[in-house]
Amino acid sequence: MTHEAVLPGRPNGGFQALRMDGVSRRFGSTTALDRLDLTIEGGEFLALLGPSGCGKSTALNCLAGLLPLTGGSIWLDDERIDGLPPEKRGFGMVFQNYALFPHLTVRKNVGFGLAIRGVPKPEMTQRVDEALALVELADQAHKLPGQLSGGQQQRVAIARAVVIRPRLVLMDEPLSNLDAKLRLQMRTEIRRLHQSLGLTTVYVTHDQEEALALADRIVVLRGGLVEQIGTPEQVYTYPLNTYVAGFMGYRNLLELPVAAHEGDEVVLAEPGLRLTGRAQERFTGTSAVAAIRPDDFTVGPRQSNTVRVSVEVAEFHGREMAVEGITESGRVIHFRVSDRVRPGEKVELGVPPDRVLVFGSGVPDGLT
Ligand SMILES: Nc1ncnc2c1ncn2[C@@H]1O[C@H](COP(=O)(O)OP(=O)(O)OP(=O)(O)O)[C@@H](O)[C@H]1O
Repeated sequence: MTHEAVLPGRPNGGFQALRMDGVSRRFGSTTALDRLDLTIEGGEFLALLGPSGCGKSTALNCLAGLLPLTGGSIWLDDERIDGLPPEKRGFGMVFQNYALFPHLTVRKNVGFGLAIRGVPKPEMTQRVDEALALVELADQAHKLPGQLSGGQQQRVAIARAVVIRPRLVLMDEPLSNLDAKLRLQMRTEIRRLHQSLGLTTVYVTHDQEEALALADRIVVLRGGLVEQIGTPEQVYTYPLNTYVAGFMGYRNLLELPVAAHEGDEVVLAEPGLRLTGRAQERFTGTSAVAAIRPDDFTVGPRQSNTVRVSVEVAEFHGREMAVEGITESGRVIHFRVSDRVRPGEKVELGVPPDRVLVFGSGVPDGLT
């Protein structure tokens, strides 16, 4: 695709901040969003991250005007917008299933938003041409969506969203129907367009890697509530609890007996395993949860930290092996090694104490 901004756009959406103020949405007895407070700065790329059912799409649909709120308000600087219909908000939307009109050509799909806004024909032709060039689909303009590949259809959807020069672009899992290679390619294109057009983007995903790669700030949601908001570095390095840690790739969430605890230093131990880590919160219990990323383990004992495992499964991942091992007490440990290891092999692992995050609370369901 071309890398230049050919659409004039409105840098930073032309606003300072979009604010969700105590936004709630209930469906019967289900609370999908519970008094969500969130500020999106003009020009920012914000990712809403969480598992299925955490309220991400509901939040996006409330912003878009596709779902009325059951509580709270939405503000674009000083203008209250939650009463406005979707077309009056000036937002572009890109959905997971593309939502293209199957009976309209690519050109008509892209021009649709301009036509309903009454943009004169010559200007419309020019803006559609620019948008199609931006996503490198000028030569496909006469085709119907059904004659395009998944990636091409998603590019039409993106062109259709940006052609109206939106104040905000809302994207709901736009890459999940694409194969792995195309997903990476389109991910880069989405970030590039965001930067070059000076867009403000809210992006919904359940994929932590996508959120980390794309966003300026990540909002981790759970059950309609915010668990943590921060830059990718903050959320990745300092998750606030085991739920966020589990989401950020701390695949080892080990609930272990506390052997010693002084200040923020905690020693957790059981047969075959001794871990010194840093308490991330105050706690007094006799057990605690150590959160460790597979890639923070090293082969060979390290300082006071040792984990002895027997290799169960080793997957080849190019430069590294992703390994699942088991301790003598039957605990599963996920780690990565650069050398080839085989099932049944005994391996001694170490991990730096500052990469062992210790939480007092339990391991959330479904995260181990
Ligand atoms: N139209 C609806 N009617 C009833 N309940 C709904 C409706 N839409 C969403 N919900 C419920 O609200 C909660 C949040 O749903 P939402 O679609 O926002 O989650 P999500 O995080 O986007 O999940 P997914 O990734 O699966 O789309 C869920 O419990 C869901 O079952």
